[in-house]
Amino acid sequence: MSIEDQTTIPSEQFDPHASSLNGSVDPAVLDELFAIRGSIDNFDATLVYLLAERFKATQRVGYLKARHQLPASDPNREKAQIERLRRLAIEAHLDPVFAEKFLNFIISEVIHHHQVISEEHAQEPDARA
Ligand SMILES: C=C(O[C@@H]1C=C(C(=O)O)C=C[C@H]1O)C(=O)O
Repeated sequence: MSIEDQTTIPSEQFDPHASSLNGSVDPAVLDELFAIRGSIDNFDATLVYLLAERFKATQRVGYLKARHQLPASDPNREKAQIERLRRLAIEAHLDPVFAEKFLNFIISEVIHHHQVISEEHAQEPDARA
C-alpha cells in the first residue's frame, strides 16, 4: 500500500490531553504540562510536513537518477552533508551525534526509495526501443 492510499486520520481524533498521568498529578502541574505539550505537538506536525517536502524533493532526484542510470547513493555528498549538519547542530546546541544519526536514518530510507525507483524503471519497456 502506498503512502497516498492510506486513509487520512482526521486531526480531531487526536486528544492533546491523552496522558497516563491524569488523576494522579496536581491539576496545576498538568495544566503546565499540557501547555508545553501543545508546543511539542506543533513541532511534531511541522517535522512531518518538513519531512514530507524533503521526501518529495528526494523522490525527484530518484527519478532523475533512474532515467540517467546514476547510482542510488552518493557517499561524497553524504559526507559533506553530515559534516555540515554536525557543525549546525553544535551551533544550535543540539547533540551532533544525534544529528548525524538522524540524517543517516533519513538518507538510508531515501537510498532505499531510489533503489526501488531504479528497479521499477529497469522493468519498464525502453521508450527509445
Ligand atoms: C538525494 C540524493 O540521494 C541520496 C540521498 C541523500 C539525501 O537524502 O540527502 C543524499 C545523497 C544520496 O546518497 C542525492 O544524491 O542528492
